[in-house]
Amino acid sequence: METKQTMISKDIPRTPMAEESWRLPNSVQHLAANVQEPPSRYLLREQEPYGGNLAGTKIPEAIPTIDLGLLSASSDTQEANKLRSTLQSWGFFQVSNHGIETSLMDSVMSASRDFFGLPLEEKRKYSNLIDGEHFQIEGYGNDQVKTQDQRLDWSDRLHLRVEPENERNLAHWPIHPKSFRDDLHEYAMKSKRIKGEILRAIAKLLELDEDYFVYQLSDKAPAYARFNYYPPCPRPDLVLGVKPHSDVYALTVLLVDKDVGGLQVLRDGTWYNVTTLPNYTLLINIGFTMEIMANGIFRAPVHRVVTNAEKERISVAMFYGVDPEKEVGPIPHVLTEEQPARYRKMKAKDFLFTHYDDFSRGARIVDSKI
Ligand SMILES: O=C(O)CCC(=O)C(=O)O
Ligand SMILES: [Fe+2]
Repeated sequence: METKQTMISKDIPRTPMAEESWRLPNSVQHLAANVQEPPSRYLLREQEPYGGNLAGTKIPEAIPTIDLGLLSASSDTQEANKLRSTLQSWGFFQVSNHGIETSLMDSVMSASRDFFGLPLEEKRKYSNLIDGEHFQIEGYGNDQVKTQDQRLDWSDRLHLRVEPENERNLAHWPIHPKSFRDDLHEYAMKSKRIKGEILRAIAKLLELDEDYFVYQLSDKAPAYARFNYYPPCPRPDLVLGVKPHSDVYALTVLLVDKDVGGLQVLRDGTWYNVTTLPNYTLLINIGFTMEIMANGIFRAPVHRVVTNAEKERISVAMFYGVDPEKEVGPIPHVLTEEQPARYRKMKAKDFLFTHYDDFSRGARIVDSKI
């Protein structure tokens, strides 16, 4: 049997000029159009943590839907209880009555589709590699490739900072299709309102001041939009679109494709398929930053995306974080003698750095604490 090393080395050009070319990932979309078999760098390895059951298990119940109008009405405890129980079980919930019109979700999705449909040279104008080699967080491309044996995800993405608004770097914002910037701006404004409502509801569940998290996530707090593009993959049984992870920021608002599934959530060691619905759906989940602040009372769900042999898939995630200079740690108010701090404090930016490093290695998925 071939070893991991020999399998990998077949794909790597050996000329001295190209010695470091493994650092430069492909556009998976364009790779997909040109290969019959995914290169070995994309294949799941044996013994990979949380690597099994790519087909997933049918989810035994619908992901709960929370009515945002009811949730923010102070007299309603039913939606708040639903929120508490879903944050302690699936970790994902859908929202209804959220104020984003179907037509806007439609426009954001089709602007994303149009962007990924542009020729590669056009998309590379927004590349996340400066001078074609130095990785930066914003732009079009893939994850940073840190090591030669890093397993790569079968997806491309466009990652844009949307907040604080005055720190947007429009050079990364596509000018084609023409509606892209306006659609994203409008969507970001409305998504921000959803974020506010959910943060208030979570604060109330933790018996904090209603605006506690809104305050933590204001001013210099970053928000990123991440457009994920998953091309059809000839080996959905061996390749993941996004490896298992929990989101790192405090809160995620995820707009998912209505036709193509792929998102799976891990619960008690089983991967469940999140079912697609006939309409666009907004899914919400918390990330590590919130898990830490809540001292683990609410957990950031571990999820991954599987690929599809026939269809492309798109999702748009909005990630809401805290000011990178702020310390993130369990909120003193939620600590008790029985529930002492389970996480230590760390500057948000140091935590992010550690997290991305672990993510690229496919490590730190569930159990370790910062
Ligand atoms: O594509 C999806 O459904 C999920 C994407 C995701 O998990 C992410 O961007 O963090
Ligand atoms: Fe995610």
